[in-house]
Amino acid sequence: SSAKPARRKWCLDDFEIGRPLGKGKFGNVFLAREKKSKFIVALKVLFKSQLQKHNVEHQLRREVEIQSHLQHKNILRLFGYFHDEHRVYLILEYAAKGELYKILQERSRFDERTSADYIFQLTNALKYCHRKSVIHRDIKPENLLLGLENTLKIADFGWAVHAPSSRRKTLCGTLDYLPPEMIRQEPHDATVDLWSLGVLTYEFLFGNPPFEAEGHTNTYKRITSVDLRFPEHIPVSAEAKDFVKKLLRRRPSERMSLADALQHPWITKNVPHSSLA
Ligand SMILES: CC(=O)NC[C@@H]1CCN(c2c(Cl)cnc3[nH]c(-c4cn(C)nc4C)nc23)C1
Repeated sequence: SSAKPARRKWCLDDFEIGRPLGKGKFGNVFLAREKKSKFIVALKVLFKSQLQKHNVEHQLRREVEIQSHLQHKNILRLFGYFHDEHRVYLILEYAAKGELYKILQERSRFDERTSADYIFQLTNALKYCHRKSVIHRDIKPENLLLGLENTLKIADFGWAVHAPSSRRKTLCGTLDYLPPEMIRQEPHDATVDLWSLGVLTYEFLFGNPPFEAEGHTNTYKRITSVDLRFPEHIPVSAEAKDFVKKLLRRRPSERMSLADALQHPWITKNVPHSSLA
């Protein structure tokens, strides 16, 4: 029949477990191989006790629901999931070149062509998400992985929702990537991802996020006043600065759209055949 193959029931015994790849928030991620097909995956193991303790079961259900329906080369695939008495297992695409934030740390910053190539790929992924009214809301280097041929993969849809939305969960971790409207807990829409795209572009080019400051209060003040400065000592083109300035606008409606970002000179000049996409 033409119906989609029924999602098969997976269990731990279907996989050979390999080395640990790293730590997610509520559990560890292991290299794994499905025994019959020999297909390599990343198996994310989450402890039910941890999920209950932090009351994030609903967030995980939403993450699985959203990520399993998104199919795009720049979005890490979620192939399926299963659970046993104590753990939940997510069967994820394996990104062969690992975590982008570690590469950024090692190299302290990326050159303009590399930055533009990653931002071009990310823009395409966000365009795909927004077309399906999914907003990611947590775009930052820690949530980006690299596949073969420097293919960028957005991972961790733990904060993704269907737009528009008003956040209820308390924010934890860095404020650096959040737009003013989310910090102020105001209703927000897909334009929050445009702001984060601007923050990420700045961090790729300069090596740290634009509104970094000591402590939440100072970061908060710099974000809400859009206190954007470009270090003189790092040679960055006028087009790159223009690209960032057009995304880091306090008023969401004034932020450059993803379609305009793809046509921006900084992208078309630095990403070969980007205009063919
Ligand atoms: C967004 C997120 O969940 N990040 C934390 C998890 C750590 C490993 N996770 C991986 C996930 Cl979820 C998928 N693929 C990966 N590939 C690697 C990796 C590859 N190399 C050479 N080194 C590493 C490390 N890691 C992963 C993600």
